Amino acid sequence: MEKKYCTAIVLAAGQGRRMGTEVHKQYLLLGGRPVLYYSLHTFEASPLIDEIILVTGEGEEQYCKEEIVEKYGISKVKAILAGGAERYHSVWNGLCRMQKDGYVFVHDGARPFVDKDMIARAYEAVCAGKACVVGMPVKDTIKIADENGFVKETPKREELWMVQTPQVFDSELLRGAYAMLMRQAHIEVTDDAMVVEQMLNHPIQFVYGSYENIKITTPEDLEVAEVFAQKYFS
Ligand SMILES: Nc1ccn([C@@H]2O[C@H](COP(=O)(O)OP(=O)(O)OP(=O)(O)O)[C@@H](O)[C@H]2O)c(=O)n1
Ligand SMILES: C[C@](O)(CO)[C@H](O)COP(=O)(O)O
Repeated sequence: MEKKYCTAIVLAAGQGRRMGTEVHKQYLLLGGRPVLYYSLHTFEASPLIDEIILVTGEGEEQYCKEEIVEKYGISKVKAILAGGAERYHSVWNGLCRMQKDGYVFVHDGARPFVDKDMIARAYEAVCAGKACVVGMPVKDTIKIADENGFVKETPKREELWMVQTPQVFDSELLRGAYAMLMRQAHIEVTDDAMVVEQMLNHPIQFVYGSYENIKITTPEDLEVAEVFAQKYFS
């Protein structure tokens, strides 16, 4: 089967409010390199990825170009552009900048430990069904709370997954779903799969990610990530 053109949209336009550092979390250093460096490096090294679009905060484009993309030789980055107020705005900006259709890997720049094997698993799944998300089965028991902070329900753990990125789609399918979303007045989505679920009801396959593919969200995540980063260079 002929290989499809693959674009990675790497998102780095967030404000990192839950991290609360002056420097946005995607630029904090891990093992001496910016958090954002790691996923860019992995997409660069993957033979499946043809092009990277980097979506940053407004005014951060030059910093990313000089201090990350050029400094570390990430040559597949073909565009660096500003994102928007919410994650879905940033994804939409990236989708509108794509040069060529094929498959699109949407990835959080705040998830440094995506690896080449999960990229390959996701590629295989998207070839088969046009839509997949990387994730892992939950390890804890998850409960649903009511509005008063009491336990309402305990869903079956075997059915629960923590959803990660990359989330990978046929690019025309994802752009179509996002175009529908952007026409709506009230939007509440936290990942790309939700857009495809809600707008198109298209089936989305789970693909195993890894328990190391964490999103750096709050300060203790950085401490854990520091340990993983040491392995990365060993
Ligand atoms: N308007 C936004 C919001 C988020 N992101 C990116 O989406 C990913 C996941 O978002 P999250 O962890 O929520 O990052 P922040 O929005 O930065 O964090 P917070 O919600 O704590 O402010 C991150 O790589 C972030 O940079 C983005 O590109 N544009
Ligand atoms: C896309 C995501 O990383 C999947 O877990 C997550 O939904 C991003 O959500 P956030 O609200 O931006 O942290």
